[in-house]
Amino acid sequence: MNDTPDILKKIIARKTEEIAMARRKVPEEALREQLSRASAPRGFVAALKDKIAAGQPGVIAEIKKASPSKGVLREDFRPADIARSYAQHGAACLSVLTDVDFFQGSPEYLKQARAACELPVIRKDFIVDPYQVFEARAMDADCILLIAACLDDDQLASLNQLAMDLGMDVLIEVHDEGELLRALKVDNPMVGINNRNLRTFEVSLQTSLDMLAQIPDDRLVITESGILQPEDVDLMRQHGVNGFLVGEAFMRADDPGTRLRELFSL
Ligand SMILES: O=P(O)(O)OC[C@@H](O)[C@@H](O)c1c[nH]c2ccccc12
Repeated sequence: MNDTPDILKKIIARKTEEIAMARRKVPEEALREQLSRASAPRGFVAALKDKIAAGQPGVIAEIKKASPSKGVLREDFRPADIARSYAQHGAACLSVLTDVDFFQGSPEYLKQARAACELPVIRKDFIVDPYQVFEARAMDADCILLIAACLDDDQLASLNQLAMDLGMDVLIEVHDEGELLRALKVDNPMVGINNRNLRTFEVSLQTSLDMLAQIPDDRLVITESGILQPEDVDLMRQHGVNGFLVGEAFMRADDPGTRLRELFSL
């Protein structure tokens, strides 16, 4: 935590302000009351496992307008259409960026994408506070992302538990060995290895391969970021990695779902 990368520091500082503002508008008690009106969670881990059990890759297809490292990825940005295209072409799950300031995302995009199809959806954001976990469920998210680099052990365990108590799945994201060992202490079936270094934005698929030996067989491994061509998919599958989180390759394509089918040879 002491050497939190700069962009993460900046994003988390902004999150702290956003959460304070949100709390003033909708106190946590009121937010919790909204949860009874949320739609029942769709099984995120279950959807991935079903695909993989059928011999297919489990693809989490991302809906992301822009990123701090690449700028705007897609001008013609219609989340419901993108969601339908992903669902038609074999995605297991969706990932929707809800961060406004750094990724040009929105909670509205998550709701629109989820309402347009039957797939489970992860809220992709920088979660550091229980308030955001309640928010995620209130916007109908089925899963949340927890980034190990943003959280200490106690936060990781308690936010993970809260999400599970609310019926959601959790993707714990790591980028190095220290974070992986911390993630493995948490009672959670899924771990994501981010191939992108959030400090330098450098991407290396070797990051995933290097950590595999230390992950017990009962964890579902998701390789995240920088999967751009069929060779990248083949490399991961040769090493037994069948879970993928892909954004940029799809966002730059005319039809994101068609690109998904091509990339994964479905
Ligand atoms: O667009 P890419 O390189 O396919 O990567 C997708 C996803 O892994 C990336 O968006 C991501 C991984 N972890 C994150 C944490 C926050 C925001 C974004 C991310």
